[in-house]
Amino acid sequence: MTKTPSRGQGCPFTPSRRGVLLGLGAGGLGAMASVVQAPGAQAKDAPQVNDAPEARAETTARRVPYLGAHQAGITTPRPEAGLVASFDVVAFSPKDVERMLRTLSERIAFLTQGGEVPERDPRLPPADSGLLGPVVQPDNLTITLGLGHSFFAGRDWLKDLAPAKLQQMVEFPNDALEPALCHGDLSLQFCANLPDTNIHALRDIVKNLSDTMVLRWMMEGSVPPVVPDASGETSSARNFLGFRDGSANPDSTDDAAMDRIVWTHGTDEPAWAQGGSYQAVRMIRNFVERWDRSALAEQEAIFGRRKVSGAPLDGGPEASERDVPDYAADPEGTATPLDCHIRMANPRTPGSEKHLILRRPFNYSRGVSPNGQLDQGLLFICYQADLEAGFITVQNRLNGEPLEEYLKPFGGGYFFVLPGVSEAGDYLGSGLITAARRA
Ligand SMILES: C=CC1=C(C)c2cc3[nH]c(cc4nc(cc5[nH]c(cc1n2)c(C)c5CCC(=O)O)C(CCC(=O)O)=C4C)c(C)c3C=C
Ligand SMILES: [Fe+2]
Repeated sequence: MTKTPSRGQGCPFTPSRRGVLLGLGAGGLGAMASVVQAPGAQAKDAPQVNDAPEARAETTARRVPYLGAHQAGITTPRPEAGLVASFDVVAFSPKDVERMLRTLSERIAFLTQGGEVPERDPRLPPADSGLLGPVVQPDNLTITLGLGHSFFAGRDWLKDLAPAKLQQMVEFPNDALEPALCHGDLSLQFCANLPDTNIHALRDIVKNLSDTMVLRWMMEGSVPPVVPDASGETSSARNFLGFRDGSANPDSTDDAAMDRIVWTHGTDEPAWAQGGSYQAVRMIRNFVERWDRSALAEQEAIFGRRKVSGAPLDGGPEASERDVPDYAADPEGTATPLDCHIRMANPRTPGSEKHLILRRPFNYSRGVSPNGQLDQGLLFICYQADLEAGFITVQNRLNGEPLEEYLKPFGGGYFFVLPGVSEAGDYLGSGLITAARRA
């Protein structure tokens, strides 16, 4: 007697059962899908629920060079997925710190350039988490390494070599900093096409450096891709307040501008630090429910730009986000309010170019706050040659801006991004370690 499988026992759609249901013999199965379909059944080639979303080989193979005078991930175009992680470092001697930096550099080189995962004796844990399969694709990954004030302060042999402007982040008037989400000895910024590429890289580093680096906090974010317009021009991506973010950012392809604005230079910095950059990270919550209930005119007056086009408020109907506001022609703030975000951040007066910064933010969304509100905002990241002239001055100018009613910064820190690795075999921070050994 043939037993009919009850619900949950056996699979009711194995090929033989399907064939029987459709009244076809075993030989008729090949033609089945294209000829007859059971009600609710799908064509053989139709996408299935468990088909993986399709990746584009050309995109996952994209590689950002690891070697260079500066680390990647600063002037590099932002891909969709970002992650910043901060660590406490438990290596204290020059020898242990050098070992940590060498291992970290090796992992960063491998993860960003890609390659085959080595096979190991199956009695051992695998060499890799396997999240990306047996061949790690670069997927545009960059990993940018920075050191915090506490890293230098916690090691006597490094105290005289600390970058001149590096300091611990202090609370600004509108901040509500959560200690567990602030500061750290070492920061890693991961940026890639896919969030899984960042997670894979973070897991690799956490595993391979578990003896020296302890995770302190992390935050993930994203940038929405933008469809180019008919002429091939792309506009800036929107943040979670619905405004284009990045319109007035300095041109990151202009090397001379980047040398002035982003890369450390000058005699007040130690020689080993030339070519690095100061990184300011801020986790800033947006009160999106309140924002979504505020008038469009108020939103635009708060930022000083049009919501749809991103154009400055003093432009005509055809103005675009690339137009530059003329504050000298509007001294009373009739068109562009004196207290709007862009005018306070950059008053465009003689001398204000000394305070330019390169912004590289990601939107974040991390669920629901304890009082039932959306926990969304900006993982604000910016780079500058001088932390005081850059982020700290701009943030002090922004203190008390009307936008504060919709914002609450709650975490982050300041880090010094090490200069790049120029030749294979060298490692990130080698200049610092050599200088420390010479001193
Ligand atoms: C201290 C630096 C800054 C913080 C923190 C900051 C937070 C923040 N910004 C937006 C949205 C926008 N910012 C825009 C411009 C802009 N912002 C800063 C600095 C900080 N922003 C600068 C220097 C500028 C450029 C000013 C200029 O030169 O004109 C804009 C306008 C478009 C653009 O240029 O990007 C938007 C929109 C949010 C939502 C936010 C915190 C959550
Ligand atoms: Fe801003």
